[in-house]
Amino acid sequence: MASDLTPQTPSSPGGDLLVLDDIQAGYGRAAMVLRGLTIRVPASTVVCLVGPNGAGKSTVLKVASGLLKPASGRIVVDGTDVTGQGPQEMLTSGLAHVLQGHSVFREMTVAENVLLGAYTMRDSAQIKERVEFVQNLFPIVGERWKQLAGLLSGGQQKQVEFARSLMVSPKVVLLDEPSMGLDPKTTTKVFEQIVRMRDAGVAVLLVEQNARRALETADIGCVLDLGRVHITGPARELLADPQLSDLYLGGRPGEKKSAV
Ligand SMILES: Nc1ncnc2c1ncn2[C@@H]1O[C@H](COP(=O)(O)OP(=O)(O)OP(=O)(O)O)[C@@H](O)[C@H]1O
Repeated sequence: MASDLTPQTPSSPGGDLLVLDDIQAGYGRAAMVLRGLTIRVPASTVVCLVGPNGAGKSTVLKVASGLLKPASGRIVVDGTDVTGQGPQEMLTSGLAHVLQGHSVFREMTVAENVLLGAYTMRDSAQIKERVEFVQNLFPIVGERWKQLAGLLSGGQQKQVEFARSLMVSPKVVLLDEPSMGLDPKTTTKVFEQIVRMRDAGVAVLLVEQNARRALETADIGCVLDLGRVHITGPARELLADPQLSDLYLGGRPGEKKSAV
């Protein structure tokens, strides 16, 4: 299968902003969800995790952001071992997690929502500089700055969430199902914003139900199965691989399934 794709191997040369190395993690006494998982997120890259429901994609993000401590394995951010850190420390280390679903506070203004992302920052000049950065990256955030966030469309609210996550100048943003609940046109726009984030120098680790769409946007794809990275490679190559397409992406576009 996918002979032109490289199997995941631990430890690689520098340039990776996030490395999850040989992670075992699970919930309570239940069997481990992640069983020796290794993922690398290089700088200026969108890495997308795909895989069946329950494969552990969201669990990977929870481990990376410190919401779930791994039973074993290492988490390395830009060369520094941060294994065992909690969510607050992980944020300080450069990992920002945009959770699944909508986390905008509808009764607060766009400004208040975005500035929540700066609650650990004390330097007002730095906050001002970050506000300018996110308003530049997501113009709608600046245009609707003083309005209630609940008045924005779903895609605009997602940009507010992205902007909030970028206030602390993260090295890697962890995005869990950013297209959830959005129509296809809005989803396209949200994926365009993800590319803008990458082009602005933020690496992205993305989990998406809409695997084909996400791989069209991502630079690198990782297929999770049975708690490990089953295969990884350039996202375009994963998309073009017929077997992977049939197994994980619902078949190839425009192709009829043959009778079995
Ligand atoms: N808080 C939790 N407590 C106990 N088990 C959990 C918890 N969260 C997830 N799990 C279990 O961990 C496994 C992996 O879940 P996870 O949400 O990471 O998968 P996923 O690949 O993101 O799934 P989906 O594509 O359906 O969102 C599942 O079996 C799930 O039931």
